[in-house]
Amino acid sequence: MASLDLEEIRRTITALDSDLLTLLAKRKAIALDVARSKQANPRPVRDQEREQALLERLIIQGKDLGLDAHYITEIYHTILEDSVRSQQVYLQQLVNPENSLPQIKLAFVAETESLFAGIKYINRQGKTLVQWPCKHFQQAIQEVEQGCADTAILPIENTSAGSINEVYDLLQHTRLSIVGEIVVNTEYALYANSELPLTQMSTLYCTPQVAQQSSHFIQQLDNINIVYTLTSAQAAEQVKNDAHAAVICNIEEEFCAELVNIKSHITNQQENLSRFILVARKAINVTSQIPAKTTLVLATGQTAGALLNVLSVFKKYNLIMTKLESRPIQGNPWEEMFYIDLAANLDSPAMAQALAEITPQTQYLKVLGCYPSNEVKATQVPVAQLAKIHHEAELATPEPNSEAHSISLSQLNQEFNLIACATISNEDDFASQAQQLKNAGAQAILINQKAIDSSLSQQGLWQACQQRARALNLLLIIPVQQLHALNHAAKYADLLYVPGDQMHNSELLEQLGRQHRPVILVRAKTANNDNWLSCATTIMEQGNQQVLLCEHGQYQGEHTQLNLMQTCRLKAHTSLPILVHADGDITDNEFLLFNKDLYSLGLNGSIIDTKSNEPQQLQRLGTLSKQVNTLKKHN
Ligand SMILES: O=C(O)C(=O)C[C@]1(C(=O)O)C=C[C@@H](O)C=C1
Repeated sequence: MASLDLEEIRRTITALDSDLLTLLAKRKAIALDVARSKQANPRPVRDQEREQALLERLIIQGKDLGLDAHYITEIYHTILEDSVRSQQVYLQQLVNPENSLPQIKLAFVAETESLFAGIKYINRQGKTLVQWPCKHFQQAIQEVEQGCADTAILPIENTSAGSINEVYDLLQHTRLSIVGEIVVNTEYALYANSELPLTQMSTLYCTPQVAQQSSHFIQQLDNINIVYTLTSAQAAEQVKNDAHAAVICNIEEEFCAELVNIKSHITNQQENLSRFILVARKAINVTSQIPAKTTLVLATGQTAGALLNVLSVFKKYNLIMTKLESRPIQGNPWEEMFYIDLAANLDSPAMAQALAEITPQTQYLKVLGCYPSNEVKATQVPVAQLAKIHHEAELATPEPNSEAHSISLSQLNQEFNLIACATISNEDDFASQAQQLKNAGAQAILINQKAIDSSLSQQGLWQACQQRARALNLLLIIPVQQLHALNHAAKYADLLYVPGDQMHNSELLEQLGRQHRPVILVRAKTANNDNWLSCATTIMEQGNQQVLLCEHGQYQGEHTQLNLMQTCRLKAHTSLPILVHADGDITDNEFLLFNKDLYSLGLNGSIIDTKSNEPQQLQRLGTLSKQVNTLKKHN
């Protein structure tokens, strides 16, 4: 038996950790060789096919070593992001040799969020930061314009507070160019000098920016005197001398360590993201090997369709607009200046052509800058591919007497497209529907179970369905309503389906988080995006990262409706796959329109209810399936 001496075990862990670090450093150095090779034979830094293959291989290898797929994926997302960012910095340095100074004097408004974002940005560049605190945004810009500082960092938008208008207005008049961007996730918490029940709190100190991003929490507080301070440090100072006072501030502030945390997670949005831009005197070049953004500011005349004409030029050249903001033109009431971010390099032929075409259509046009995009989107292994890996691992170790395991599932499709819903009460129901649904184009089948025939146990029925589904190369999805049925359902299902009325069942969600099966989590009809995402987090916090969200509509009076805006906002806030399930209330036309809009945003699949086993229903499924596939191909 291995030694149980804690000190000895810890020494082994310490040695292993240091080996891991050595290996990580070696990997990072080799990533720079990759960058050099890509410099010699130019090709994009990012290769997502390579990343997906790498993740799949590691997941398979990890399985043999007893390591969880989610664990491996999380770790490698971090490693790959670092590898991509290091390569980007290296290649950017080559195209901007004049920016080789080892330190950057950074102007920032003396509130902590800008400084924290600035530190992160400069660290990523591998440079040292010299702080240049300023009183306001205009001063930060002036300090750079006059050459006292090299670069200024300015907040431009936040997921709950929206755009920072003052910064947009200043951009109109400055000679500086945007040279970079960074997005940071800021978490705020409530602190006091000692334990303080919320009911005994009388004064709350914080900066106006923090208050704006935590407004939902603050609104719930009764009889509180709110005092705004210029900085969070000043707010914390006040709290030290007042036993009934509290402060809301960024959890990364050093002074938090001396205070008592009263309440965490109090921002309006679960992911409280702020985007900052960096401005400098000289515009930079961006290598074509990395994703770039270009920001324009323009004014069109007040004629019908003027903005639309400009936007249609972007569409013509396939230029993706990531942001559109409008601000009044100073001195010209009710006329607007438009700020547009495009996911494109200023030097690309498409941008050059688009700029040439919009110039005559605008009264004013200025390029504010072209800079590397902050985003390094994590490569996901498609859920169906994970299910395949899982099955193949099962095939390698067959259970005795389990015929299902002798069936190969290697033909499985890589991505979900269409899931059909079969209404069954026995195996024969399933067998006949599964074949027809498969013929109609379904890739997966969701059991909608009526009372089952007494000849079979619940488990027996699921097992039979599993065998039938595998024979047809269909994924099997089993709904889970009750906690006690979960383990059996997980044994036979390829995916588990949590109906909307169970979305808030936290005990069930926690158990699902400990399963190794992908979970389709349906939106409860009364739930908003935040409620829904927090339930998905409950599952993921337990380790299971394979969560798919399924839009099933929301109550609108007595009826259920699909809400396109809500789903679009959700898509912008989560990288989880999103499916849409047509509810009984929703017509096929509504469903198709919804799918059409969402496929362009990257919808991951659709579930269609067949309602019954009638031939005309199956025919309907076939038609819908073809229409959905056509929509998907065209986007
Ligand atoms: O193999 C490459 O092309 C690399 O750039 C290396 C690497 C990695 O770190 O493994 C990093 C980025 C690519 O997207 C794929 C893989």
